[in-house]
Amino acid sequence: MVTAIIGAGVMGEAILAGLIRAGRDASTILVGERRPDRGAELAQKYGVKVVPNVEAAVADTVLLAVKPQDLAATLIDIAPNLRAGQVLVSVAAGKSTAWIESQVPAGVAVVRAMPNTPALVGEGMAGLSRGSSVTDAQYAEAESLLSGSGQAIEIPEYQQDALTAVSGSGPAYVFYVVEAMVEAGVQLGLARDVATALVQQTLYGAATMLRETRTHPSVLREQVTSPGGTTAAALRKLDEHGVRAAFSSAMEACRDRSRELAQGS
Ligand SMILES: NC(=O)C1=CN([C@@H]2O[C@H](COP(=O)(O)OP(=O)(O)OC[C@H]3O[C@@H](n4cnc5c(N)ncnc54)[C@H](OP(=O)(O)O)[C@@H]3O)[C@@H](O)[C@H]2O)C=CC1
Ligand SMILES: O=C(O)[C@@H]1CCC=N1
Repeated sequence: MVTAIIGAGVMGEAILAGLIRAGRDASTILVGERRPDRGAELAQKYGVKVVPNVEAAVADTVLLAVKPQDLAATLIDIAPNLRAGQVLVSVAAGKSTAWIESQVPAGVAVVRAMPNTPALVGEGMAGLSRGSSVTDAQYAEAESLLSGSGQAIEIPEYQQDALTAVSGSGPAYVFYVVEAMVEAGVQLGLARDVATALVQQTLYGAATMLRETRTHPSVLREQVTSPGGTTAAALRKLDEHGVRAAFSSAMEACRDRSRELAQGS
């Protein structure tokens, strides 16, 4: 089975790295990338073959990791080489399986996926949705592209925009919070490298507690919050600044942008 990845930017590389980490033979992976320097970099780093998109399109499974705005042109480019029964996985935000199916030959099995960048370190989270003609075996093939780099779940396609707002874009919110905490630590007088190390390990420890204790986050938060203590003083300020409301509004904007991308650019 040959897999092609078309568009080897941040997400394309994350999925490629996951496949290699999961034990896929590099000789079974083709990369279609329009920037020759980037293609050469990945060929050297992972031992994969870099080919034009039209050649990549004949692989058994084709993963499209170009920007949503580049998807229409890419599909026009590869459609003549696609055939019924092939599996076509798109990770483009917003783009529906129905629209992709309308751009490719009938019978191509289209799967829409929304991964995230922690796939690069084997800790990704991806949501997948089947198009109109995807068998269980074809779905399993699509899932195997993402499960090598973390977890993958199947969700109804109408929930893809919400999933994008939670896990697709989610890592960016976490990194934003990390930046804010490091800056605040520096303002409080800590050296930047010390503040960074403190925040990184605190984040890692808190994420590990969430995963391993399976306890509700509000309970874990209360365990930190001594009555009349330091944490209570900090959390009161977060509430005063409307941080919860800001997350709600930010994630609604993310969902809405995903819906907009479905329509065009
Ligand atoms: N980054 C993320 O966290 C996530 C991204 N996604 C989705 O993944 C997709 C890619 O995003 P991301 O990796 O961030 O974007 P990047 O811009 O990093 O990667 C896209 C890559 O595709 C290349 N490309 C564009 N058109 C073609 C083409 N016709 N043939 C070959 N290569 C092409 C681009 O080249 P060039 O630089 O010349 O444009 C670029 O290298 C998007 O659709 C996005 O919605 C999904 C989940 C998470
Ligand atoms: O920002 C974006 O549009 C992409 C999709 C999800 C994460 N990054």
